[in-house]
Amino acid sequence: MISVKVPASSANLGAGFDCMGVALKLYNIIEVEEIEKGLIITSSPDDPSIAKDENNLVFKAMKTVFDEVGWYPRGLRINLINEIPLTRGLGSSAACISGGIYAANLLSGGKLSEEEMIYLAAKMEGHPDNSTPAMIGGLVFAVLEDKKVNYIKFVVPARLKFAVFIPDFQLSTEYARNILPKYIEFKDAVFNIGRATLFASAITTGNYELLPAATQDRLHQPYRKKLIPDFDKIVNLSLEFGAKGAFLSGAGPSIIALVDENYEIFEQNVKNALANMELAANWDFMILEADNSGATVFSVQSTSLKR
Ligand SMILES: Nc1ncnc2c1ncn2[C@@H]1O[C@H](COP(=O)(O)OP(=O)(O)OP(=O)(O)O)[C@@H](O)[C@H]1O
Ligand SMILES: N[C@@H](CCO)C(=O)O
Repeated sequence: MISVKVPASSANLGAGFDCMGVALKLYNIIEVEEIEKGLIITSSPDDPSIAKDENNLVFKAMKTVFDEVGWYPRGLRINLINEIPLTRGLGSSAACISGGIYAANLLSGGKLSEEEMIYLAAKMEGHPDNSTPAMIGGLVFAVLEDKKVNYIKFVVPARLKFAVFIPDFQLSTEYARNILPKYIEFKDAVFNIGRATLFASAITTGNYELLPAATQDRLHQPYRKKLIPDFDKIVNLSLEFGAKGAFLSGAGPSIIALVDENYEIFEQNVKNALANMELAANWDFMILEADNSGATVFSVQSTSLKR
């Protein structure tokens, strides 16, 4: 049995639509084992959207590796332990894809390089900003090309915290992508290019005072916030209590706020505000650090199957 731990991820980070994302210390565990025959899939907590047959996303990701390397298990047991909430903009699907590819590569003899695994995952997900940090950790600047992903990984210091607001409703990435306009005004494109560039520079040089300006966006949030009734309330209270920017986590509906070292005061203020504004019942709130490792194997038990 091979056990792989894979982190959640938050993509876009404001202006960096489809090209920036960070891994977070919230994990799924994927356990895989070759068996005599068949496909056995279990998951906890279970969810009606998690398929238990060849439509399962982790299995589909694993099969892309088996097809790539030309090796197939006789049978496969997959057990999923899910901490990452589904359909909340925290990279649940990307964790399945990157974790499944990572686990399948281990099971099939490690023939794929990290670069090949990063590309396979981004191609399957359709954009690299969740799957790449899920695979390698850190805060990643990434572009999906024809045959590879061009990326830079930045190791995030522990002083930068990520306040995560998770609502009690789902918003699928597919739907949240379909509502975006096909065309935008030139000035809005220029607006985002500037903020994304400023974000990359501010985060890598530690100039966090620039982050509130650098996390503004005109490409996706103006359209998606209409689907999240409390979006402005959450963003405004975060900024009021000193967050260095607050924005949609990926395609939403979760919201992320960047917090510097005074996070305990921030955390207490936010908890009080959520209660006073009667939002606490509908919004889970936690403060996470960035994960800088990505998908990792944390146990390998020899299989009973003799080849
Ligand atoms: N932990 C999981 N185990 C198995 N399948 C999953 C899991 N998470 C997601 N999936 C599959 O991926 C599909 C899309 O999942 P989900 O809606 O969570 O992803 P998303 O909307 O693309 O991204 P995010 O999770 O970041 O919101 C689900 O319908 C489900 O089939
Ligand atoms: N860049 C993607 C991230 C999805 O998590 C989007 O915003 O649709």
